[in-house]
Amino acid sequence: MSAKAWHIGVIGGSGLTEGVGLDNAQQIAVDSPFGAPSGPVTQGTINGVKFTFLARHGAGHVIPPDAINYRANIDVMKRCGVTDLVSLSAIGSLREEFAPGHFITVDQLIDRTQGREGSFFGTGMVAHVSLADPTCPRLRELLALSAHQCGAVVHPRGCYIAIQGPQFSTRAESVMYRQWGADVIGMTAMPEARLAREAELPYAILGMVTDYDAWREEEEGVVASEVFATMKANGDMAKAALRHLADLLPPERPASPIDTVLDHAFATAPAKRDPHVVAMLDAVAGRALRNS
Ligand SMILES: CSC[C@H]1O[C@H](OP(=O)(O)O)[C@H](O)[C@@H]1O
Ligand SMILES: Nc1ncnc2[nH]cnc12
Repeated sequence: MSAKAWHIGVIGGSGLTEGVGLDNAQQIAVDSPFGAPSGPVTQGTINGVKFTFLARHGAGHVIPPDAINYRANIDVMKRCGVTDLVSLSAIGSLREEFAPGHFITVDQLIDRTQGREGSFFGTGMVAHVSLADPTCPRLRELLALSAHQCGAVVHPRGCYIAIQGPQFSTRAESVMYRQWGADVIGMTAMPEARLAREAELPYAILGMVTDYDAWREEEEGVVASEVFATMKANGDMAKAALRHLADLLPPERPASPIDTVLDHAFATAPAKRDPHVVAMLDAVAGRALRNS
């Protein structure tokens, strides 16, 4: 496959609903067959690199984690021509060494969410992609380097457990998640990461530690207003890391194995595919469907 230009999608989480400061920014409403995304996207450039931004919880943070239309959000990113997707997320820490104010580029995920639409595929068009490594190492390393060079304390790896929310965890859950091997906790990376993989989008999470969750007995539980205050204090660093990412990208984007994961994923025989389902997959899977 020949190299193409980078187009970085950014899904901004808590405390980052107002964008990341793109040059020549333009707001565009993009429709999706999967329903309404969290809002219009903002497109612009940084250092000549194209960026598309979407506020995960909508303008003014009106959509809770369990009501986000993750499918529409990822579909819209794909429809815009995004090649690589960055999630900016507020996260709780399950480890002493990941202190509030620190950043982490997550590599692994555990899914404890329930009842969220977790796949673009289904009856009439079945597909199975590997999620063994749910985040993209190349994008993760670039993001970690970028945040580090901007002066952030960055942990290059960690396992994120996605809980259903909207309540924060009990102390017993928090202790159990530590025993499971989770390092940080949030409410949104799943099914976002699953869907990004199905859409052949390399995905990486730049998490900003906002609190110590509930496992430390000497501390009060999590207070949302404190999470937002920490985010406010660190939001500029996240934006700086994104801007600097544009400087670190090589001029051409080498192909990633994630660009073509659907080539080996389809289970349904071509003659048995439901044309209505296939039509909805035009952006997410059009490339692979045309070749299969
Ligand atoms: C305001 S704290 C809880 C909220 O923050 C995180 O959101 P995001 O991942 O979009 O930054 C967490 O997942 C919860 O949705
Ligand atoms: N402790 C926590 N649990 C879940 N989501 C979070 N987002 C920020 N802090 C969090």
